[in-house]
Amino acid sequence: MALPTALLESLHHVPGYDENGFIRVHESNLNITSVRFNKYKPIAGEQEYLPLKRQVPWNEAGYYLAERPSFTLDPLFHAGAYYVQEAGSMFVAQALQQSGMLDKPLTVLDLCAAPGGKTTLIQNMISEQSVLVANEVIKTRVPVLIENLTKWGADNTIVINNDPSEIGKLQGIFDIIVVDAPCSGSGLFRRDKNAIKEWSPEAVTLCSKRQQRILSDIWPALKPGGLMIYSTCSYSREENENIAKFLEETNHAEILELNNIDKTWGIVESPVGNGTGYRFYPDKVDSEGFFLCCVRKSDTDGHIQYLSEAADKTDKKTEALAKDWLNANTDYQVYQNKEQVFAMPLPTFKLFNVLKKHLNIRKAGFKVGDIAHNKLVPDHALALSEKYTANIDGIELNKKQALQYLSKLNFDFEEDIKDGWYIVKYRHLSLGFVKKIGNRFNNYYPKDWRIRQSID
Ligand SMILES: C[S@@+](CC[C@H](N)C(=O)[O-])C[C@H]1O[C@@H](n2cnc3c(N)ncnc32)[C@H](O)[C@@H]1O
Repeated sequence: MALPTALLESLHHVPGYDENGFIRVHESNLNITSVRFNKYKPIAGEQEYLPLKRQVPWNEAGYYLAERPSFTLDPLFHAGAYYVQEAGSMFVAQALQQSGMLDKPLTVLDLCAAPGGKTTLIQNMISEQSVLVANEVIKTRVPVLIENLTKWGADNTIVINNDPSEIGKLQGIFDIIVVDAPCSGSGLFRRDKNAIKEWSPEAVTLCSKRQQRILSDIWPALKPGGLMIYSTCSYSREENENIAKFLEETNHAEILELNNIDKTWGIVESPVGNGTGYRFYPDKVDSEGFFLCCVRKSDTDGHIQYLSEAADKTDKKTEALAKDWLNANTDYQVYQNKEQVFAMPLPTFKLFNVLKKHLNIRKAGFKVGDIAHNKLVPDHALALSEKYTANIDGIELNKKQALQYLSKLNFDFEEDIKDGWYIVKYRHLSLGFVKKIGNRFNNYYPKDWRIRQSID
């Protein structure tokens, strides 16, 4: 399908745009696949596990693959060992690394988070004492965000479902806000021909206005001196450099420049104000289209301190039940909501107590389980929170058994073991719970997440 003429014409004076190269690369239908590994779930023998081709130069956890395997039929994909992500999106890592803020405990907001690509990246980069709030305004997109964060084992995250204007009422609360804005999507044209059909100059104008509104709404929530990382998968100036200019003009934001961006990487530097925007064109770099820029909020804007609010007390009996399941060498706080029991690191718990008075919380930390008849029935999220599961017995499965488990089928297991709960694993990474009763295993894999395609 031909690229829209109106788009090509609009890009003529945009830095780095080369019409012939741009058209040629879109005609090539080249399929580039890249993944980013989860540092908390290292794969034994990672190098030979996936067909790795080379490292993504701007993110050491990212790799290009020589071919696209069936991720659905890889148990470690379901275990949260890696996330399939465009290489350009992984550039967020450079912005975070160069912020000079990562060694401090931070409060970070990922404002437009679903399905969770940037959230999982940020979670791997901030310290364990930091808290990451992942927001998705569209209700139907929240479950996939929760699913991906649960698999990632992200215990220091809080998922919310709010309009940016509601979050913006919490003034000066976040050290870093990432806005991966909804956009006209031209950066996806090579991969997704439908995106071409949906594109129009009017859509660009509409998106640009929406981006300005989102940023104006959320700006008050950024701390003085805080960092905003803004990105889109559009090539249009109206959604990129013009938006950075808008922030500079309306909020006196300082547009930043990143250091040591190697010229051989092929990323185009586009001057904006006193800073730089970073453009990814698929004819210059192995990625789909992407734009990113960083802005800093002036340090003199008033500062509002959020005091930690009184937390609800968790029942002592519930705490004791949870303790039986959770690794004693980990610091955590237990939270109870009716029969449901959650755990999370202390800083996450403190922020949760502030946010729950103002926002629509969909997940905080991870669910340990449900209380039923004075016992705790463990939740799938506990199995995937590897850091906490040292006290729970594990069973190592082979690939066939692992895929049967993930499809919610019965699987054959020859060894004689005592009755009770087990975490089933593949290559030492957790897949979920089973309960052995007599000569059968009850499979507790979540029904909605099961593999639906044939595994033979
Ligand atoms: C580019 S996608 C985000 C992709 C995600 N950051 C990732 O890396 O996986 C943009 C997101 O913004 C959300 N969105 C749409 N309208 C919005 C609005 N008015 N305010 C905030 N977010 C919005 C969309 O639902 C979508 O999930």
